[in-house]
Amino acid sequence: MGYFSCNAESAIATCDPYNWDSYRKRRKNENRIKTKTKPIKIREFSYTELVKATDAFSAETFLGKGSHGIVYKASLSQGKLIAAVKKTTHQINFCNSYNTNCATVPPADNEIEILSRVQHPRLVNLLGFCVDSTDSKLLVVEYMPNGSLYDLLHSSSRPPGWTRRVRFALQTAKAVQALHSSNPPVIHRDIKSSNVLIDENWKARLGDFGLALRGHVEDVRVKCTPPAGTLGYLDPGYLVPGDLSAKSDVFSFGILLLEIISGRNAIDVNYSPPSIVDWAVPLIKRGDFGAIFDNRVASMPDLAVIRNLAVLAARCVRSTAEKRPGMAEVVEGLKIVSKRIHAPPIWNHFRRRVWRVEEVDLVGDTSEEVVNANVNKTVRVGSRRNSKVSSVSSVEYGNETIGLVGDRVIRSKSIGSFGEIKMGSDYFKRKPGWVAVKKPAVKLGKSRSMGVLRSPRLVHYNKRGFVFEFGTVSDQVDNDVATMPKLLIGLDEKLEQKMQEKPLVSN
Ligand SMILES: Nc1ncnc2c1ncn2[C@@H]1O[C@H](COP(=O)(O)OP(=O)(O)OP(=O)(O)O)[C@@H](O)[C@H]1O
Repeated sequence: MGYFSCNAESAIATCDPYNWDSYRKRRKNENRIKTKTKPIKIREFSYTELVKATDAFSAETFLGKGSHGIVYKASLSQGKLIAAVKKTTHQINFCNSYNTNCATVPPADNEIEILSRVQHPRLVNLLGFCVDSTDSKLLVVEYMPNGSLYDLLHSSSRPPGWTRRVRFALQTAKAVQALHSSNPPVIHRDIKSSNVLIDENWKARLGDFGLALRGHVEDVRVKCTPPAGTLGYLDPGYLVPGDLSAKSDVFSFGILLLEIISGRNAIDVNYSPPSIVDWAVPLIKRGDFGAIFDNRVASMPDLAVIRNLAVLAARCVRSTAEKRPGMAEVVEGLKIVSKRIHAPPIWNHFRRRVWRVEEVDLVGDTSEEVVNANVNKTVRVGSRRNSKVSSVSSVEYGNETIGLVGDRVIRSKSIGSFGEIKMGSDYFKRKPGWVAVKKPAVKLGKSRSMGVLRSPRLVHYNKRGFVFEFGTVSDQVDNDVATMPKLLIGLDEKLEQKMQEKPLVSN
């Protein structure tokens, strides 16, 4: 990045967050226009074409088996089109639109009916279908070469990092939102990690519409189709057909989000309790977010990311459907998290103030006091250009001034070891249990304003012995920036206290 190799002043100019944002948005829009595909024309394939394309449904082309059928890889149009062919083996009960008697409809017919009307870049779209000699239909859908999210989370030797996980969650949420906002709406009814497939660009796509229902909740078809879904993801309030609403998908999405966060299965007997909701929600209510985060990923995201993801997931799995957020709100919440996780490191801390205010909406249940604390907080720091680290002596938190800047904060000039940063002892007196721990050097860059710094990480051991990292001074070195983590840690400490006083999630 430009700012690593230039001096601090010019670094500010190049990395202006607003320009950075608009630049990114412009690039994104340009790419979107470039990659915007025409609507897919659904084709009817002949059975012989599919037999040839799948080597007569050979073991070599076998992709996987689900509860309703088998999936094969097909090479069509002289190898120009790689697709997945789904052969269904089971029937599903659906209600007929014209009378209230339930009829068995093959999931393929249901998928064709829905996917021929709904197309979206975040869905595994329908390319065509085929009717075999027994009059059953085979589905031809977009091929997803990178497996399923389930495989990535549970069977991969290198589970995805937080940036990728948040991206997958947001992409899936957008897919569900697109379904819910189509007219008439589509309720997927089977959102789960094995139905989230990863495309060639490593983007998540929602697939498997075998159980999906298209129609308004008052429509006969929706109202009388028996409940269905996958155990562990199924909304506990969806017991009779009339209970179905888009909020049932929100529940399943919440389970998926907990699975993404924790890396554990929706139902797992190795945990107590085995249900992911019963296990995670009490921990989230206690503010023990770290206990549910997948510890196979080496570095933890920052506290706000952890908290927002966990609270959002907990809100989605509330037992009362009306209290769950809509998918549009979930998408917005994940966008905030995604922005934060994607921002260039230096801006994470500048943007934090803005985001904190945005987060309030996301958290929803946060008490008014915490909201005020967020809004009222002010930072008094010298200008980046003029002030030296040592000249910044205090920061304000509401009416209160907290934490003196460390006795010695070292500004790096070149690669090397700078010993340890000592934080003002006053600060540490504020809460017993806070300790400074030496961590290995963190390499930031070679420029004047960045460098290699050996710093203490600030960690907090909670009652269960979990080490929660609240910030690291080594994230930034320059004058005013170096004071920020301390301020933020102070805020997080206060927020954590507040959250423990008043649980964020209540059913
Ligand atoms: N479009 C696709 N591209 C590549 N692989 C696919 C595609 N669709 C499905 N698969 C693979 O085939 C397997 C079976 O998929 P399918 O959707 O039939 O079942 P499932 O989602 O695993 O389980 P269930 O039927 O219980 O929902 C999946 O595990 C997936 O890896």
